Amino acid sequence: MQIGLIGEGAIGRYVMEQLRLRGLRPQFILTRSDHAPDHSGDALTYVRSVSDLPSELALMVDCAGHSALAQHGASILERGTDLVTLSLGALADETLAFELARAAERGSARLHLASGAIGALDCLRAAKVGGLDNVTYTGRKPPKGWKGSAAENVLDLDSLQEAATHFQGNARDAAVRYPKNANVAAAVALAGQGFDETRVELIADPTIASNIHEVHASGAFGSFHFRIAGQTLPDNPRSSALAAMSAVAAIEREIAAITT
Ligand SMILES: NC(=O)C1=CN([C@@H]2O[C@H](COP(=O)(O)OP(=O)(O)OC[C@H]3O[C@@H](n4cnc5c(N)ncnc54)[C@H](O)[C@@H]3O)[C@@H](O)[C@H]2O)C=CC1
Ligand SMILES: O=C([O-])CC(=O)C(=O)O
Repeated sequence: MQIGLIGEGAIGRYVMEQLRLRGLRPQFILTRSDHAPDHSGDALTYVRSVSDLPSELALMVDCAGHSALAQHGASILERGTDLVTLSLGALADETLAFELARAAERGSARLHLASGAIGALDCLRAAKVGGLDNVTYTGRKPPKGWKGSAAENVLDLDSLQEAATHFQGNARDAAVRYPKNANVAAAVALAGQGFDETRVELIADPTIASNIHEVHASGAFGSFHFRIAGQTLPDNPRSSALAAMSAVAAIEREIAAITT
């Protein structure tokens, strides 16, 4: 299968390596126009616009963030190429979500939302059928995991001695204000009660060493609590390794004859 990636940051590099180990090396990387490839001698082709992608490309994988999905998503789908994305928070923008859905319809392609750094989304999706009463998501990261985010407007991350909440609100506001940190909030919202009903709390905690994500949900099905303590990627303390793993799992799912 012809696979292309968008972005070669911490997640993109992890995905590339895992695909190489599986004999599924991506053939193309869509980079920012100001970005010089740093794999000199590498056989990959670097392309700078969707129109440069070969027509036989079957799957693109967005590992680059909200702006990349907004910039390239609709044209990829409209040309008939399926797209896996980790930039779920971008869908909090209703206009973008509508444009992506319309492009997918026009191109007979699909936008697949990778599960990212969280689990239990299957449970939420099923529970939604019977009706959900309450869904809350709490995201807790060490202070360095919030560097470069809106948390810095509220907290002095370098001198934090105890856990401190820097956001409380709904998943839509969280996703818009924290594009690199609240894609999990968006994943929970999209699987369950939606962006406006899902309650979110984001916490910087100097006493932890992993990214801890928790979901509490209740409804006609009963109730559940899910908690994960995710290791971060070595070259980005914001991003959980599981998020990168979930992109590879989504690609494997695209290829498999039988999917779980
Ligand atoms: N769904 C989830 O659970 C998670 C989602 N993410 C999302 O994944 C994104 C990437 O994460 P990392 O790899 O850790 O970040 P990173 O900062 O290490 O890498 C991002 C890469 O994307 C490139 N890029 C940015 N905009 C681009 C564009 N328009 N076109 C092409 N390339 C572009 C950058 O140059 C950089 O190389 C995050 O910004 C976040 O939105 C991250 C963690 C979890
Ligand atoms: O990787 C994580 O732990 C979560 C994250 O950054 C996001 O939700 O965008």
